Amino acid sequence: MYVLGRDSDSDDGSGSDDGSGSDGGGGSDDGGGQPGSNGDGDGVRPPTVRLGSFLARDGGSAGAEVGLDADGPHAGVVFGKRGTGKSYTLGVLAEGLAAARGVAPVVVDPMGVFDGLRAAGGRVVEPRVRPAAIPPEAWPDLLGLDPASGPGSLVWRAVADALDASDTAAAREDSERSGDSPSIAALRERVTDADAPAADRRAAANHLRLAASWDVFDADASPVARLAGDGAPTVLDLAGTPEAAAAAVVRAVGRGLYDARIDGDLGRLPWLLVDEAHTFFGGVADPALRTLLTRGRAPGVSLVCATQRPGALPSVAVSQSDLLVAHRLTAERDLDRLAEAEATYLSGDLASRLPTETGEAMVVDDATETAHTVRVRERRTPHGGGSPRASGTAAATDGGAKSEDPR
Ligand SMILES: Nc1ncnc2c1ncn2[C@@H]1O[C@H](COP(=O)(O)OP(=O)(O)OP(=O)(O)O)[C@@H](O)[C@H]1O
Repeated sequence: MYVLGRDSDSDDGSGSDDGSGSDGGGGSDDGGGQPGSNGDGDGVRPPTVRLGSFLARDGGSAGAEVGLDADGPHAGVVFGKRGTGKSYTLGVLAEGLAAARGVAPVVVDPMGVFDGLRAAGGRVVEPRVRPAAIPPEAWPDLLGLDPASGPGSLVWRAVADALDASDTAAAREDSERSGDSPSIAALRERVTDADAPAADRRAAANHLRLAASWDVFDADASPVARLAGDGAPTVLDLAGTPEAAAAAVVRAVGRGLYDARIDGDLGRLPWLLVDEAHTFFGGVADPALRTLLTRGRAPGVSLVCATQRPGALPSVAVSQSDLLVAHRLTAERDLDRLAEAEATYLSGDLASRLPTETGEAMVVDDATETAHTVRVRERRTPHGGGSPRASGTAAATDGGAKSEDPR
């Protein structure tokens, strides 16, 4: 097996381009059953996620198997137009990571398409995070308030004061309460009792009431590290969750996984897989995602961002990624973002090199500084995505009246 993201002097790398005529001989399957995860010469193979197979240059035949290194942390992007297989590919990664030792996939699922991962031992949760996970200065933006406005600054101050108070309480009791978080109700009380104009207090309280209605904040929520504690895939079901609330969850989870690794509270290497990632950059989740992109690998946190709008991602998402998976793209702005990677490894007209079939992708591997065309393997667990087709409905298959034009 050819292993993306792993230096060619590691055990599995065949080093071939496009896989034609190469089999590499690694043969590992998603890392399942491979003991250990260090690959440092103790005789065990490092965990590998099977991604698919090379698409040979003749366009039809399948080449050697291709995997992704799961022994070390990575940053990756998965690009593609709607319906080209991005979520499916993310699911393939999650399945593989679920079977690999020493890692834990956490999937951000804004469209509710990953619940099939239950069949891989996964759990689907409606995430709850502590209000304290969002720093005071981010609250006005989270609530749609101008930080310079009366209500915006009031909320900012209320959160800062509440965090100070809980820090003081924790210090006084010298207990394990440093994770204490104010509840949204407590924050509302603070703004209601504040020494501020009545209109500002009312507006701030109303916005906090709205945040409470999102049902994502809970002062007693479990520490984020628990999501990745046992290695089973965790799917954060954000379908139907308002964008701001989903962003708060992504910020809290992204930062929480990072901090847990820094603090030594998480033994496994977490992988945060973010679908529809363009919706999380530029807002409340942005700083946490950028931290993972630029500094996540040092403590061992991986981030993979999938999007149909690469042009809406910041350049740093591409420049910091060591793995780029590109399904079909056509919009110029999106191809431009891809061209930032092209400068290093690819030559010629990028658009013409992108595969056209669903499930096929061009993969740019930073570790070996090569680009390959790959057919992503089929999922073992059900995939919930795909555009609904009228022809696939019961009404179309039961010989119903609409099979012919009645006129
Ligand atoms: N590697 C693959 N092997 C087999 N079928 C695939 C593969 N990739 C995608 N498909 C099929 O294509 C459909 C669309 O894929 P997917 O839902 O991943 O698209 P998407 O790019 O995420 O689209 P959207 O942007 O609408 O979410 C899937 O439901 C599946 O049937």
